[in-house]
Parts: sequence; C-alpha cells; structure tokens
Amino acid sequence: MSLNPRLVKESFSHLEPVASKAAAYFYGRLFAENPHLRSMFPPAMDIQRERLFGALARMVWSVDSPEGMAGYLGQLGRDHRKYGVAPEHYGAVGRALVATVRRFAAEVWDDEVEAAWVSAYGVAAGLMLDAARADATVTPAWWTAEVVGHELRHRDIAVLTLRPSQPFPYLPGQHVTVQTPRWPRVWRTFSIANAPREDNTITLHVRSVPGGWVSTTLTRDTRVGDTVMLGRATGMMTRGEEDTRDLLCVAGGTGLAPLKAIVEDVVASGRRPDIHLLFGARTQPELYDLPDLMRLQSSFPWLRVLPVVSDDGSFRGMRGRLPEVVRRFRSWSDHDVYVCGPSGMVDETVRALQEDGVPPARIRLDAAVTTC
Ligand SMILES: NC(=O)C1=CN([C@@H]2O[C@H](COP(=O)(O)OP(=O)(O)OC[C@H]3O[C@@H](n4cnc5c(N)ncnc54)[C@H](O)[C@@H]3O)[C@@H](O)[C@H]2O)C=CC1
Repeated sequence: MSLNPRLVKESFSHLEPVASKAAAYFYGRLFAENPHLRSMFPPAMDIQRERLFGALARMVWSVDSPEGMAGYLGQLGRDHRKYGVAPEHYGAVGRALVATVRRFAAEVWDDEVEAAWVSAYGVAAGLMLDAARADATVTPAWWTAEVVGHELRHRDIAVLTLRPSQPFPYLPGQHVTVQTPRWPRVWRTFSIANAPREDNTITLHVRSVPGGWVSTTLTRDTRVGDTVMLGRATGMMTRGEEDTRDLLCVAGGTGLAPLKAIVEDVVASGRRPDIHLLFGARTQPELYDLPDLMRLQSSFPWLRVLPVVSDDGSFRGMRGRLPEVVRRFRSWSDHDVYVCGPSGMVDETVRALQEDGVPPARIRLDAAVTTC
C-alpha cells in the first residue's frame, strides 16, 4: 500500500468544515466499538475533540514532509505515554479514524482513498509508537510532584511551587501538563516560570478562569503538601545558543511565566544582553509578580522591567495597551522578541513588531497553550 498524500489531503478537506461533527462521530464510534477505552478519557470531551482535530490536521498537512511528520508525531507519541496509551490502542483508533473519514468524505471515497488513509495512519502510528518506546527507556510517563509553595497573589492568580519526585528535565520557555487528584484524566497546560533550579522545583503562575476545572482547583483548592501529576515538558519557545541579541519580552498577564523563565536563564548564563521586559495587566493588583521582577532587576542592571496597566486610570506608572506601548517605546528591529499572553494581545503585538521591521524569525511565540 502506498502513501498518497494528495488523496489524504483532498479527502480530509471534506472534514474541515464539519470538524466538530466529525470529531464527535469519531469518539462515538471509538467508544461504541471499544467501551473499555472510555475510562481513559476525561468526563467532558470538548477540549479533547478540538485537540484531536488539531492533531489530525497537522498530521495530514505534513503527510508529504517526512521530517515535519516525524517531529510532530514523535512528540505526540511521547506525550501520549501519560494517558496510558498502549500499542493495541492504535489499531482501534485507526479503525475509528478511517470510518470517520469514509463517512464525511463519502463523495470522494473509494478503495484508493481508503488505502491512502490506512497507509498514512500506519506511518503515523509507527512514528508515535517508536518515539514512545524510545522515550520509555529514559523518562517516566509522568511525574508526581508535591506542592511546596502556594501564594494567592491576587483574587484569581496563584503562584505555585512544585517539587517533582524525580529529576524533571525542561528548557526555559517550555510548558508542562498538570493533572490534579480532583479531576482525574483532565490535563491542562501551564508554562514553567523559572529557569532550572538545583532543588528540581518548578514554579507555575495560574489564573483561575471561569469554568476552568484545573485552574480553579490549583488556585483556590490546593494547599502545600498536596500532590499533582505532571506530564513531560514541551514547547518550542526556547532560546538557542546562537541567540545573542538584546531582548524584548512582552508579557500579558500570566503570559509572564515562560518569559520570566527565559529572563532568569539569561541572567544565570552570565551573558549580558540588554533586556526589556514589558509586563502588562489590566489593573495594578494584577501585576502579581512585580516585587519579584523588581528584585531580579536590582540584581541584573541590564534588565529593565516596565509594568504597564491598561484599564486602570489611577495607575501612576505607564498606562496603555501592550501593542501600543511596544509601538511608541522605540524600535525593536535589532532585538530578539518573545511575546506571550492573551491571543488578541499576542496577534496585535506581532503586527506592531513586524511593522517596526522585526523579522518574523526573531519573534518567538508559544503555540496553543490552553490554561483552564
Ligand atoms: N505559554 C503560553 O502561551 C501561555 C499563555 N498564557 C495565556 O496568557 C493569557 C493571560 O491571561 P490574563 O492573565 O487573564 O491576561 P489579561 O486578560 O488580564 O490581560 C493581560 C494584558 O494583556 C492585555 N490584553 C488583553 N487582551 C488584549 C487584546 N485583545 N489586545 C491587546 N492587549 C490585550 C491587557 O491590556 C493586559 O495588559 C491567557 O490567555 C493564557 O492562556 C499564559 C501563560 C502561558
């Protein structure tokens, strides 16, 4: 059976306009044929459905680029270890997937298209399984971690320090998935807010969002001494050895977390680039980490921390929306720039930077972190 990227892509385009229906059908079919698999998934499947489609779309669009496919699916395979996924589950998923595409791409479906999907899924599953097997020889599927610090810095924002029970490797700028005992099988992603420490602890900045099971539990119902589970750290918003330019970090709200980790890492490296850290919040009390940032600034004179408040006329410091402050402050065209925060803020800030002449390759963002 040959891999035929064109047939896979053409047939998949019939699913895209009906993505949520197709995802619901896929899981319905999977659980009807394999009821024992239902207990591996969280009670509410909405985020799961979105993730499935996002993952499928990435697989399909990289199907003719072996490197892109291997990189992404390898990561996915390693990440799926924490769900308890075993080799036999791949067959069940493959059958439900092919049945789903057959149903929603019925008008173009024939034996050739079916063969193309079976072949593409076989390659994808093989890449995921190989990566998961190799990973199992070097790291656990997940880590337990004790909560050793919990500070409610604002009504809705907590800073948690966790001590994983085994060495927890990560790079500054990466994020981690967290599960709490209150919500089994519900994993949510948070950025790590510190450069690696000798005591192996990590810090997370968590804002409780309305309806957010994990974020609310971590903010309001978690205490020192509690235990959580961590998945492996992932993410591409990291610094390379060759990154030696001055830095601009633009942080909106808890989007500060990964940028603080990067700044701490630069400070610890002994290098001395100028760093501007714009930390934006809607109100002054939401500048939840300012005292810590000011301490960091006083120990590293090349760092300038600039708090910016958007919705509070009584704030006596810099006021405005982050993208506008970025625009009016100075030109950043010779800087490496990291941007993290609400998606609207990130999009607008990126536009401002591009208009200023910062090349896209020097603007670093973190992909799709949903924290709720
Ligand atoms: N690794 C990642 O990608 C991470 C992403 N985040 C994301 O950061 C966000 C933080 O949310 P909050 O703390 O509630 O921030 P927030 O809503 O309180 O806003 C923080 C700052 O961003 C500005 N802002 C918000 N929306 C804007 C828009 N559309 N255009 C221009 N400026 C805007 C505000 O004026 C304020 O200065 C969440 O969406 C979270 O998912 C947080 C941590 C890590």
